Amino acid sequence: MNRIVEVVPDGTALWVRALDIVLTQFHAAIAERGRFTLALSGGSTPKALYRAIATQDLPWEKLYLFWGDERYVPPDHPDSNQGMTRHVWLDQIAIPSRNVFPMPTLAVNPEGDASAYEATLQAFFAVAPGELPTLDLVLLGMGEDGHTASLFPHTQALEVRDRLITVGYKDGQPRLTFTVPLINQARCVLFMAAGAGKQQALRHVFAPIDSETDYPSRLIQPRGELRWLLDQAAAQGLEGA
Ligand SMILES: O=C1O[C@H](COP(=O)(O)O)[C@@H](O)[C@H](O)[C@H]1O
Repeated sequence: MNRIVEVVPDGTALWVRALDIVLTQFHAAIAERGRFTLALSGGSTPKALYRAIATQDLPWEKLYLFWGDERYVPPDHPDSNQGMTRHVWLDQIAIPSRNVFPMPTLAVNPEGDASAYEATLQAFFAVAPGELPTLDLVLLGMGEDGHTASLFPHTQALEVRDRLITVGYKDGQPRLTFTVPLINQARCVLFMAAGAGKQQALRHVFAPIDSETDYPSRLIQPRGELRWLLDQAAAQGLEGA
């Protein structure tokens, strides 16, 4: 695994650099494969990046969007990762609706919806059950507890190796999430983390030896490139950062 860590001064520099990385990957993927497959993170950190991508003049029909995790709420709920993305990015651009693959969260059956989204990925990437699709870029964030996507500390979702999508639980509430093997199959994984609140978890995630069940972001070791983009506040006290 090839880990690249970049530390930038602040939140603005974070989205500026992230935009640069995403655009580089976008153009490289289109040049090599004719399309760009991107999995999105939610939460607060990527919002400014999504706003910035929306201002770009890009061949949107070549972009295929997935979500790495989703809260189990309708898209118009304030907690919805899809809703946030549509509001700041997708509603501003002319992307064909067939290119956008939100996680289904309208039924009352998270397990069934996880299977349905897995089938969506298998069909899109034309992979058989048991095979792993390769996304060009998976964007991830990290919570203050070290979780990433909806892979929370000490939950069963961390152990799932035979599925693409599973149900992760936060405080007893279900969410849909990419599994560790699916994330690790990506050509590139980009973590963005900002703010002093992330310092402690980052020290554990970057330590040579530590617990993956305490700090699930440690499980992310893609076969492709692993990038961490941190602001100064998050990186404070990190060995070598
Ligand atoms: O709950 C979530 O949290 C993480 C981190 O979010 P942030 O607000 O600290 O940026 C996020 O990556 C994940 O997609 C989201 O569902």
